[in-house]
Formats: sequence, C-alpha cells, structure tokens
Amino acid sequence: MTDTQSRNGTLRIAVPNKGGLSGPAAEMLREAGYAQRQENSKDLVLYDEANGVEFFYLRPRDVAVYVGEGVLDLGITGRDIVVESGAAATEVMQLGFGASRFRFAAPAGRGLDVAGLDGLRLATSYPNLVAGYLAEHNVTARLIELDGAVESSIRLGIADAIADVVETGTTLRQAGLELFGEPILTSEAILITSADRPSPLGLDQLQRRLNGVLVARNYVMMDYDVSSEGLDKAMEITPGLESPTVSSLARENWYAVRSMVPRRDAQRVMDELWEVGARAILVTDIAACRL
Ligand SMILES: Nc1ncnc2c1ncn2[C@@H]1O[C@H](COP(=O)(O)OP(=O)(O)OP(=O)(O)O)[C@@H](O)[C@H]1O
Ligand SMILES: O=P(O)(O)OC[C@H]1O[C@H](OP(=O)(O)OP(=O)(O)O)[C@H](O)[C@@H]1O
Ligand SMILES: [Mg+2]
Repeated sequence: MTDTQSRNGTLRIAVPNKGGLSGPAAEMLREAGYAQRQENSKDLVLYDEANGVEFFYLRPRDVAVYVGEGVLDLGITGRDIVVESGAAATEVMQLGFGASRFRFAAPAGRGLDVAGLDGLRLATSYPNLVAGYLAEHNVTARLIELDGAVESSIRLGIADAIADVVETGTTLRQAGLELFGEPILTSEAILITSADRPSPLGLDQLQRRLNGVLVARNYVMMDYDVSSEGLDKAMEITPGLESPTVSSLARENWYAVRSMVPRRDAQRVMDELWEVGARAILVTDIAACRL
C-alpha cells in the first residue's frame, strides 16, 4: 500500500504540518494517546495502527479544503483559516490553543474607523474573510493580498490599513500601528468535519479523548480535610463538576473532601478553604480523564 491509499475502517485526520498550530496540535493528539510523527520529521502520513487512525500532515489552509471536499474525515486548523477557505466544513469542537483575534489596524493616531476604510487600500492575507466583513458593513476598500508580514505594508507604502491575525499585539506595536473597529473574528484551533457527510465513525471516541485532555489541562484535583462545622461552606467553595466526594476520617467529625477545581482558581480556592477551617489542602495534576 502506498502512503496515501485509504485503509478500510480507518479514521483519516488532517493535521497542520507547519506554523504555530502544528506543534500544539501534535502535542494534544499525543496526550490523547495517539501516535504522532517525531518533531522536525518531514513525514507526510503517519498510520497509528493501535488506534485505527491515519494522520495526514498538510498546510493549515489545505486542511480545510481536504476536509470540506470530504477526502479526509476530520481536520485540525484555525477557525479563521476555515472561514477564509470557504470550505464546506463544520466546527466540531474548540481545542483550546492557537487563540487569536482577526483585527483591523492603521498607523497610531490616524483615528480610522471601519466606515473610513471606504476607498482605502487594505492589506491582508485573508481576503475572503475581510471581503465578507466589509460587504456586511457596506464598505468598499481595495484589498491588497499579501502572504505574510502584513504589518510592513503600510510603512512600505502599499496599503493604508491592514487586517491581520493578532495574538499579543507585539508585532502591531513594533510597526507603529493601532487597532480599530471591533474584532472581525475570534479564532482558535478547532476540529472540523465535512458539512455534507455523516459524522465519521470514531469521531465520538476522538472527541471524548480530546475533551479528556482539555479537562486534564484546565482542572486540578483538590483534596482537603475539614470538620463538620466547615463542611457545608467548603463544599460551596468546591462544588466540583457534579458533586465533591466526601469521606469520613478516623477522627470524629472530620471529613476528607475531594473535588475538581479549575486550575486558574486553585490558589484562590485554597485561601478560601483555609478561611473556613479546611486543612491539609493538597493539589494534584490530573494526568488523564474521561468525564
Ligand atoms: N501569533 C500568531 N501568529 C499567527 N497565527 C497565529 C498566532 N496565534 C494563533 N495563530 C493562528 O494560527 C493560524 C495560522 O497558522 P499558519 O500556519 O497559517 O501561520 P503561522 O503559524 O503564522 O505560520 P507561518 O506564517 O510561518 O506559515 C491561524 O489560525 C491563526 O489564528
Ligand atoms: O500579535 P502578535 O503576538 O505579535 O502575533 C501576530 C503576528 O504573528 C503572525 O505573524 P507570523 O510570525 O506568523 O509571520 P507572517 O505574518 O509572515 O505569517 C501574524 O501574522 C501577526 O503578524
Ligand atoms: Mg504567519
């Protein structure tokens, strides 16, 4: 069998081969128990026999095309890229990495707004996404399509404003630009499938695994001891996902409580538990879970 021939019953998943999404996508799949190619590998395809999944390493923009055409069952890429491609792809789940906003920017102090773009030159690598937004707002600008480093286009005199991916905003600031208008799109890495075909077999299991990774990343397990006086208040502080586990301790009127807590709240929750009399408060990472 050649690299790209279909294997019966195998789930075929497109994964970014390059760019900012490629490392985190592979890491997430690895954490979900799938085989992934080695870092810096140039492999185009990887067959994970144990899980019955075949991974195809493609350009992020092409991921949307292959999945939209129904050639591959599922794909991981950015929401902005999917919208730009116009592919017939449906978002199945958000993956919690690759977050960005797609925004307009112009030289700082120019005071431009979206209506003011009428008749101006607007540089972008996402012309379809921008054209759709401008049409909705009845604005006609001349789109200058560039491959990247769009922030330089104004200084170089080819454009008056830009529309581009913003993560930290550092690139914009360094180019002396400032944001204007509302975000055109809020993006992150997503799992997509064909809009025209039935859900592929195996999607549910993949989703459960990826969800498990998200929960393991975003939650910690918190254990503590508390006396009967503080128990109700403590349980209010740590309600858990469904309900905390409460077990009696050998010491009379004392309980051991176990509950999942959002990772980012862990320190605040520990302070609050301490205030209501909880002691021996322990936080542990969740290595994996299925909820
Ligand atoms: N700081 C960032 N810069 C660029 N893209 C980002 C950033 N943060 C998140 N993303 C997302 O990554 C995707 C862009 O991936 P893509 O591979 O096209 O570009 P890249 O990561 O900038 O790589 P390159 O430009 O080197 O090809 C988009 O979905 C975008 O929203
Ligand atoms: O808000 P920031 O954190 O500064 O990140 C956003 C910048 O990063 C990306 O550029 P990239 O490095 O991918 O180069 P490119 O423009 O050539 O794609 C993107 O196109 C922005 O320019
Ligand atoms: Mg880029």
